[in-house]
Amino acid sequence: VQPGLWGLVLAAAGGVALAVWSVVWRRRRRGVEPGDRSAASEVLNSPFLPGSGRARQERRWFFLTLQVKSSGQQVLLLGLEGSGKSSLLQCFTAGGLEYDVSPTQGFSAVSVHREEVHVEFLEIGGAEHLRLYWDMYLSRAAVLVYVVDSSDRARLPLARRLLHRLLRPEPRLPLVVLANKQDLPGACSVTDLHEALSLSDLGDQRKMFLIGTHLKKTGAQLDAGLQDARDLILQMVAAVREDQERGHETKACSFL
Ligand SMILES: Nc1nc2c(ncn2[C@@H]2O[C@H](COP(=O)(O)OP(=O)(O)OP(=O)(O)O)[C@@H](O)[C@H]2O)c(=O)[nH]1
Ligand SMILES: [Mg+2]
Repeated sequence: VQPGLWGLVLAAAGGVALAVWSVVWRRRRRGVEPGDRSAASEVLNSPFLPGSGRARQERRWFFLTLQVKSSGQQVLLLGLEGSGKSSLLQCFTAGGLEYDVSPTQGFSAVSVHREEVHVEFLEIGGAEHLRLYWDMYLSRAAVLVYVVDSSDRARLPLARRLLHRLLRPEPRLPLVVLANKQDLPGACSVTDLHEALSLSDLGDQRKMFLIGTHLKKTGAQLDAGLQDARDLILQMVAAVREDQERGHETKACSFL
């Protein structure tokens, strides 16, 4: 796939604290419209997010505004911090790792247009204080991409627990598990990771794929494994969309 076929909008990255803070206060004074994604982005990337009381409520509300007006099909990227979500997003959209990523402080969103499909990749940071927001986006997601650092064996049980808890209320949500960092010494093989994450216990109604990936800093060309992963995700999104359209048609027919 030529990178030229991809349109992308990088909608969130970092944020200069003081500037963001002043924007937050300006918006607080004038009020923020539901669905104002730029506001949510600015706030969530602010390192000034306090963790309790009213401020926490407001933070939750800002997260919620993100849900209201998002268009296209959403692919949710989750996984523990440092597993490689932002790096993968960069590779999927820019075709390679062109710049260093820093830990995601809130969320980061990238829109991809390909042929008729408009897909929005949404990563929520994996740090502990951000994990409580993960499930807020599940019902909106067409596909969940769960990224695991295969070399971080000590935290595989935690990655498994979080994944299982997350998917309990979503028995049909399609899942792609990316066993990332396969290049690192001591990385868990894809087969062992299947076992360690108890993927066979995640329900037989679910479309599920497990793919080994590793990211290289060199070259603008997307690695074949990553290309396969990206194409698979887009195909799954297209399939979900077709199902939804068929569902709408069936509903429309039943009214006739
Ligand atoms: N060796 C190796 N390093 C990787 C790979 N993928 C990502 N990394 C590195 O892992 C580190 C963390 O990557 P991120 O993409 O920031 O991880 P993240 O999941 O987005 O982390 P949070 O935003 O904190 O949730 C970075 O230094 C990446 O360069 C990989 O396949 N192999
Ligand atoms: Mg990140």
